[in-house]
Amino acid sequence: MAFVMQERFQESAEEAEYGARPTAAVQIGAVAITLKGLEKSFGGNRVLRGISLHIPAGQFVAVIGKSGCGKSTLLRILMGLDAPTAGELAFDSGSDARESARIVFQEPRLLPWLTVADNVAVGLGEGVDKGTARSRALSALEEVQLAEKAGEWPARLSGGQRQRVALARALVSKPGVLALDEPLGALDALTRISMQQLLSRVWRELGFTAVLVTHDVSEAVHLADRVIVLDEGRVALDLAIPQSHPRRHGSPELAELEGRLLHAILGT
Ligand SMILES: Nc1ncnc2c1ncn2[C@@H]1O[C@H](COP(=O)(O)OP(=O)(O)OP(=O)(O)O)[C@@H](O)[C@H]1O
Repeated sequence: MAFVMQERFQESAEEAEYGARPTAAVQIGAVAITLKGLEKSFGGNRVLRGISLHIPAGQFVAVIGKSGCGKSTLLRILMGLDAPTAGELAFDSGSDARESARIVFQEPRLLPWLTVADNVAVGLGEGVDKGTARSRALSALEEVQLAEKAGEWPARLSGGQRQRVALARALVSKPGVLALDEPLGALDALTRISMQQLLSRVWRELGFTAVLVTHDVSEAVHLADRVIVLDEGRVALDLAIPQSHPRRHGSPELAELEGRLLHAILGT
């Protein structure tokens, strides 16, 4: 218990600095995404019913909505993990742009037999020489403030640290699009807030296009430029969040936007 507490404190102290960290080495070409009349059915179940959206390069979009409304299905289609039944999906600079998309899931999915640095290097794929892979992995770990754990085994990390490794693995290839499927969903409330700060800083520094699926409306308004509410496979609300970054948790403006989004989801 004492160990866990100490680790938490250490993490909170580090994470309190996230907003103030200098820019890291990686620079990324963000990618715009256009969806036109996107449909997806599983048998007779029409999950997405004509989604049309333009996501400009570098925008941070959050997708929220009731369980089962099609959020993960939309993300899977964006990532090319699933095919739409109808409609169009285009990335602004062609197929290379699509290949530069990466995804972070709720579970970090680290390989237990590889060190932290080697897990991050997995994100580079084949054909990168060992020295380059190592230095790029270290630079991505610096970006998530975990360079000192480079030689550690995943089993010896906290949940928040593992998720930071998963983020570094996604960032190491300099993605133009980063898709995030409930990436903070399994973390405790304090670690979650710290990770939101980290995610916000990394996005501001690296400039990729971010698409975040989350159940947490407060997380959506804290991080995103724009929040899309899905309802029964359609866009029920497309709300701009104009506040500048970094944002303060609990500000009245964000609370008001959060209320509007909750109303759109729950109809109350
Ligand atoms: N591979 C699949 N085969 C059949 N049905 C599927 C498949 N994937 C998703 N579905 C169905 O599509 C609908 C939307 O699922 P999806 O996972 O996209 O929802 P979600 O909004 O992400 O839900 P949650 O918030 O609970 O994660 C659900 O009814 C689900 O059962």
